[in-house]
Amino acid sequence: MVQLGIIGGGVMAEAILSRILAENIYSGSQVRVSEPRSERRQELVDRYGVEVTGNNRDVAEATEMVLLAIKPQVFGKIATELSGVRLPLLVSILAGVPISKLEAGFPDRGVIRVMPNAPAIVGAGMSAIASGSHTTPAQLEQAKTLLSAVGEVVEVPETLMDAVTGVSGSGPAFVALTIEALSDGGVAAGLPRAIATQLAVQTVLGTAQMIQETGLHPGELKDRVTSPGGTTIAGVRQLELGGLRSALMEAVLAAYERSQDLGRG
Ligand SMILES: NC(=O)C1=CN([C@@H]2O[C@H](COP(=O)(O)OP(=O)(O)OC[C@H]3O[C@@H](n4cnc5c(N)ncnc54)[C@H](OP(=O)(O)O)[C@@H]3O)[C@@H](O)[C@H]2O)C=CC1
Ligand SMILES: O=C(O)[C@@H]1CCC=N1
Repeated sequence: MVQLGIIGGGVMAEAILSRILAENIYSGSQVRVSEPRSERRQELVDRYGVEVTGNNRDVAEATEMVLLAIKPQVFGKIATELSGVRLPLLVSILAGVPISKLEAGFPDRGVIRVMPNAPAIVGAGMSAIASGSHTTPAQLEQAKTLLSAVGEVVEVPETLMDAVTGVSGSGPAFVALTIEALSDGGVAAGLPRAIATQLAVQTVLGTAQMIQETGLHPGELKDRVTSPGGTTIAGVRQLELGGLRSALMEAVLAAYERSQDLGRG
């Protein structure tokens, strides 16, 4: 019997799907994915043994939950296509689209808005979750269990969801650019690319782990690394000249504002 339905078999749907199967939250035969492209449907069958369909209404037969993983821009089309369908529980990962719009599309249904992120694919994701007005505590727990399979989960008021999108939703791209730039710097200084990337990746991973495990303030960690008159403070000076911190803050704010725009669209 199909328990989980997924509408849209793209990048983020696959990230979540791969983990929930790996964690045995559902088996392939309990999941049905709707996806317009037949080659993509076949890929999902070959990789995960899930059921697939080209008809979004087939997914509504799922008994526990339907995960909405299409682009925010096609939400209106999907809501029209599914009008009158009684979904068990709608969990939306759409950037920007507010609960009010989801509930208008699926009246009287349990609705949960989530902002996951790309590292979900390796079980190191960060998801923020907000409940709709008809969601039961059991449905919220059900969604949290699913998302716990892909990483950490935090519950936030819906008003903070666009800000969450700016930090953790879009953040993996900002961090990936940072890693690429660190590696480029290493190559500029004479390192082979593979070694430069290995150093950059492990440095970002180790620094994040250190802050997470020790609870150290990031500024305090920076102070510990900067020896007086040493190498690090010379680099920090360049970062301040280049406006790194301001650039990152503006990137988060731009993503936050874009998320707000998508919700209005
Ligand atoms: N990527 C990320 O890191 C994150 C994404 N999100 C959110 O996840 C959602 C999906 O993003 P992402 O996975 O990146 O995008 P993708 O484009 O990879 O996935 C969207 C999928 O929806 C399919 N699709 C298009 N039209 C329809 C339709 N009418 N019915 C059913 N399926 C359809 C697309 O099919 P086709 O094969 O034709 O393109 C595609 O497979 C977005 O709303 C985004 O805001 C949230 C957090 C992080
Ligand atoms: O770029 C986007 O719109 C989506 C939402 C968060 C990450 N990717």
